[in-house]
Amino acid sequence: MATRLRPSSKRCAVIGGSGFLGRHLVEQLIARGYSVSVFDIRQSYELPGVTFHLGDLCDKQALLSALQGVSLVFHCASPAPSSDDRALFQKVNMDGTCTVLQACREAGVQKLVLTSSASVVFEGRDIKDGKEDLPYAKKPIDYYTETKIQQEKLVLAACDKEKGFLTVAIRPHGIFGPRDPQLVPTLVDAARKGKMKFIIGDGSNLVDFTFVENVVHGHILAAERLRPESPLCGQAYHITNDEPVHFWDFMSQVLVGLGYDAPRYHLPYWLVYGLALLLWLLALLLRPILQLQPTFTPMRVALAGTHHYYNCSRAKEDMGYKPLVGLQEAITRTVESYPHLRQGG
Ligand SMILES: NC(=O)C1=CN([C@@H]2O[C@H](COP(=O)(O)OP(=O)(O)OC[C@H]3O[C@@H](n4cnc5c(N)ncnc54)[C@H](O)[C@@H]3O)[C@@H](O)[C@H]2O)C=CC1
Ligand SMILES: CC(C)CCC[C@@H](C)[C@H]1CC[C@H]2C3=C(CC[C@]12C)[C@@]1(C)CCC(=O)C[C@@H]1CC3
Repeated sequence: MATRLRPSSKRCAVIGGSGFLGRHLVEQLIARGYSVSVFDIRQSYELPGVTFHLGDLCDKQALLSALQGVSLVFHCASPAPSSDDRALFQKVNMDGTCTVLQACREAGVQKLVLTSSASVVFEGRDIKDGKEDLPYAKKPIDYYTETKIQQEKLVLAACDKEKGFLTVAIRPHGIFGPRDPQLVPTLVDAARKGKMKFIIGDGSNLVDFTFVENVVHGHILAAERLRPESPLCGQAYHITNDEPVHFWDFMSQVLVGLGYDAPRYHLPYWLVYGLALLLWLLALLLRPILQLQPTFTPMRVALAGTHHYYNCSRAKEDMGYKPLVGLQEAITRTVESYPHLRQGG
């Protein structure tokens, strides 16, 4: 029979630790004296104190060997939202999360912190100062959101004080910062193709963008405050910068900071949304013969043209959360971290 190592409270695993958020989380955990096992399908860096375990989170045996002696697990792996691959999202975010839960229980893990998303309540309509008690989206806009909802439900329902297995979900929104492979690169790619001349809607919509270091801070606070007697057990928490910003001001600041023109001309929201929907359908029909990846997906257009900002007072009250880096400093540091994406660079 395989022997089970005694879990140590400073030994943790980060599933998805090779990704954008995962790597920032790993770096901060190491700085705080944790020893870290990264479990991911790829290895993207090396760091003293970090052990890499390559594998798919749908494979329980592979997970079990990475979780030996681990008391705390962060689950921040997901296929990229832009992949639009329903089967993959279901396999990784839903079936894979069931496997993660099973492996955690079998390995004697005591705490699981899931990276969920504030989008689990977003249906493409305005959300202003949304609290955690908003219902899950009944008609999620994309497969990513659909499976993030199921994933969060699974993880929160697994919280079991009697069995000594505690879970909590962090719901960040619009994570950005150095090394982000999504927001800034997509924006710059669109600008280089001449697609960032237009503002979708009247430009007055307020949105949360959250600096990656604040998201990491929220995760570590949640892990450290998650105890049987704490209110965190089985709960979800919004983690934001607590400074909603006009979506198009944020985009313009990043673009101008990198030497591109800010968008200037307005287009009606419903026109662009309708076109994005048509394009998405066309891409779906042509998929067997042609791989189309439209820049303006219905989800992106909805995010760009509606209010969606969230209240994070539950995290402030229950875990003492406060953003560590303000929005302006965060934008400056992010822009400076992408010299290769500058205009002409
Ligand atoms: N980027 C954002 O704005 C937001 C992200 N989130 C959530 O944060 C988490 C991290 O996102 P990012 O760091 O932005 O994404 P990312 O794509 O940079 O990182 C995800 C990591 O998961 C790994 N992964 C994917 N499938 C896997 C599998 N089957 N087995 C093992 N590892 C696998 C990838 O290799 C990658 O390293 C995700 O759960 C995402 O849903 C939530 C809100 C906003
Ligand atoms: C082409 C432009 C209209 C938009 C370019 C920027 C976008 C790529 C990003 C703006 C808001 C971002 C966002 C996400 C991904 C990148 C953006 C669409 C998420 C969907 C990532 C995963 C989540 O859980 C929610 C995020 C909301 C904001």
